[in-house]
Amino acid sequence: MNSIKITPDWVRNRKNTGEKIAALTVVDYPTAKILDEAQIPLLLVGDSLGMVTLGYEDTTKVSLNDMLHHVRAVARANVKALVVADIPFGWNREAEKALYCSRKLYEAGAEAVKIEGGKEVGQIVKLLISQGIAVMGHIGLMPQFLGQPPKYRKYGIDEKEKKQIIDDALFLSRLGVFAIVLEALDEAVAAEVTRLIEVPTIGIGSGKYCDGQILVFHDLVGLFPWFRPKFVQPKLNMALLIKEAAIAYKKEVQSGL
Ligand SMILES: Nc1nc(=O)c2c([nH]1)NC[C@@H]1CN(c3ccc(C(=O)N[C@@H](CCC(=O)O)C(=O)O)cc3)CN21
Ligand SMILES: CC(C)C(=O)C(=O)O
Ligand SMILES: [Mg+2]
Repeated sequence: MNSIKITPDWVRNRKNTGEKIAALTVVDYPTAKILDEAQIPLLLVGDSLGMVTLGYEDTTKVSLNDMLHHVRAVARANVKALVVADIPFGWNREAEKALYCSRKLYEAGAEAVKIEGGKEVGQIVKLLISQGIAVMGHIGLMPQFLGQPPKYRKYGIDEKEKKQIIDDALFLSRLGVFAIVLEALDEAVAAEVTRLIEVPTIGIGSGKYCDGQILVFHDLVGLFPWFRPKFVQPKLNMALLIKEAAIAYKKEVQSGL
């Protein structure tokens, strides 16, 4: 499958193939290498790194420099996967700023950017695409815009919100995004969006009917037990494995071995 470099068009062309896209977030060089060996086709340097790597309470404290630092680390791994970077808070509501930010992310090694928002980011998405930037959409729960403290909930339950989500998805896909992340959507709404739009939907906490799924890497391996959305089923308990290794090491040192 991925002996060739993955491109935004490769991702876009998964639509209606029945071949689901398994995406993960990544923040560093070794993990990028390992996930690439596992043939994960899409790696997102997500602003969730602010929480799982930098210890902020939410994603709104993440700076462009934080993002660039991690994008560079991931880029050094020279992966076959498509490397997508989140446009961080503060850079995605003015077209010129978003373009500047996207160019910086590209210089650091990103091959596409992801932006939170629907119709309200239309002009920005248009500008980015016209300038040769590949854009991934992100609707439903948008952690950058939840307010303080963030209130995490399911989206699309009431009719008005459901309609807005479907409109936003159609709107973004017509603008030319190559995929759209659906975060914390009601499963039936995510299924309907997936049926209606012409680009792949990548779900997180949005049920099984999306064209792909994305998960925060730290959640997959149980490396961030302090904040865990209900939809996460960790495959490993890395936090415990690390603790056990450290305890074993300490015992070794103390016993003079
Ligand atoms: N470690 C981590 N994993 C993530 O998936 C993640 C982050 N951090 N930080 C930023 C956002 C926030 N995310 C979230 C958080 C909660 C839900 C969610 O649906 N939570 C509940 C519903 C509300 C509740 O009852 O608490 C759920 O059903 O899981 C979804 C996405 C996804 N992102
Ligand atoms: C959860 C994914 C979609 C994300 O935006 C992130 O990790 O920042
Ligand atoms: Mg994000």
